[in-house]
Amino acid sequence: MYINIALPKGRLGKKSYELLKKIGYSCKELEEENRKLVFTSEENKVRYFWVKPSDVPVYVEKGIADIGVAGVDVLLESEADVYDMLDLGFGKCYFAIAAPKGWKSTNRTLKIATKYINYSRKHFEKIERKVELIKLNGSVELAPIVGLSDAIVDIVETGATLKENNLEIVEKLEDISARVIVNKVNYKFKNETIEKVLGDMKGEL
Ligand SMILES: Nc1ncnc2c1ncn2[C@@H]1O[C@H](COP(=O)(O)OP(=O)(O)OP(=O)(O)O)[C@@H](O)[C@H]1O
Ligand SMILES: O=P(O)(O)OC[C@H]1O[C@H](OP(=O)(O)OP(=O)(O)O)[C@H](O)[C@@H]1O
Repeated sequence: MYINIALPKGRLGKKSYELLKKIGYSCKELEEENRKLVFTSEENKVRYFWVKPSDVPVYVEKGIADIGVAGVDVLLESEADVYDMLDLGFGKCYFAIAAPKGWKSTNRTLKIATKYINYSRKHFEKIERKVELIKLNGSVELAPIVGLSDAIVDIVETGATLKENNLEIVEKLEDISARVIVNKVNYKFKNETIEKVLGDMKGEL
């Protein structure tokens, strides 16, 4: 029986694959530089999907992938109905509200630019703060600099991007790291195989 694994392109993909390779799920064709998106190893009974990080929860929730790797930011934003089974301990960063240095909050409706609309909406509803959310897809720090927004909700790792753009953290929010997520139905039907992968990954952390 094959195990289907959705790996995120970008920061987390390579590290995730190296871990899986260590526990016996190597896949030669995935290691070659190419534009392919599906990689199969007959020998190790594994199929990898090379996925945009924000799409990993979709492939796992719909059961196309048994297992996936996604950051907590992506899980919180996607609200995917999956099992969050293992913290991989890398990809560490955190959500924060940030604004231009010296910015002072006011009672008027704040304009908040972010990639993470669902996450941000839930946060401000929780603290009963009225905001206007502006969806961006990247380089979010630009928004308050050019007057598109008052502040942002974005990921912070080292703080370098904020610092270089004269922004500062107003409030630190959830911690983020890479997580192994599992399809709820497939977890039942492929329990032994999935549990072995999770156990072996955990053993390597
Ligand atoms: N400095 C960082 N910036 C963004 N993501 C980070 C950072 N550090 C760790 N991560 C983690 O890496 C994951 C993937 O980030 P990456 O930059 O590779 O893709 P992305 O551009 O955010 O994905 P997408 O193209 O789907 O928007 C993030 O979801 C987050 O969990
Ligand atoms: O605290 P730092 O170490 O500066 O890292 C945080 C920055 O890294 C990410 O940007 P990325 O380079 O992924 O580009 P993006 O803004 O298009 O997502 C994130 O969106 C922040 O901008």
